[in-house]
Amino acid sequence: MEEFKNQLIVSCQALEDEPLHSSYIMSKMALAAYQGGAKGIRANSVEDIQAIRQEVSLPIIGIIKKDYDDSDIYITPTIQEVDELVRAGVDIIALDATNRLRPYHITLEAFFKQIKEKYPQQKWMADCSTIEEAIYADGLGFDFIGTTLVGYTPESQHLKIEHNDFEIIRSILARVKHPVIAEGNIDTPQKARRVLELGCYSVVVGSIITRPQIITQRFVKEMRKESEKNDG
Ligand SMILES: CC(=O)N[C@H](C=O)[C@@H](O)[C@H](O)[C@H](O)COP(=O)(O)O
Repeated sequence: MEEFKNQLIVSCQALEDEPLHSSYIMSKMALAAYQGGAKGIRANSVEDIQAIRQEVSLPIIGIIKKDYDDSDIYITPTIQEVDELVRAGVDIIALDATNRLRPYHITLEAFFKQIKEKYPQQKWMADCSTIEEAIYADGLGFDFIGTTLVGYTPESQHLKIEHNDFEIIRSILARVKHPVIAEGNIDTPQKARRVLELGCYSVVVGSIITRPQIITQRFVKEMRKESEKNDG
């Protein structure tokens, strides 16, 4: 996995309710990322992963987002999604590593033991939302610790990744032994560079590269401040 070190990984994802939902479009997003110099792709679903493989030969962090009735966990929640990703052949499988119960009331510890025993060669990334979760996932033996879910769980709702010069990332880096991948709201080149400087292994950037509706929204929001000023 040395290929990832200090490099940009672009997340190419569009869910069913998004305008770019299409494996073909995601494969072209991946090609664009490759042409721009990205050294890895993060992708959701077997269909997208297969389409992306046709376009680029970059390493892939694979996930399957799926909702279950009895759990708030939706990033690679059960063994079924892990089986599918292993069959699809991704370099790293990322999964929710928050302290919430998984579907069928399985704990992270039990789940991780199960998947590691079943697939001892596979590399795993922990999508965490707090420092405590990162430390826990590190102890369980995840290969990469990610900040993917910072701000997206009840425990982390108040946290912003860049707050106080990436305090949460600095705390995680000081406490874990596995490489840390900065992911989630890293939305400028300067932030991506800063987290590398702090010691992150690599950076996953998504929406600000691959979700045009979000990019548009940011322009509109900023410009609205000016029109409101003039109106006021
Ligand atoms: C919270 C969640 O479900 N995050 C997802 C995880 O795979 C993706 O929707 C994000 O785009 C990805 O993590 C990259 O983050 P950002 O788009 O902020 O650069």
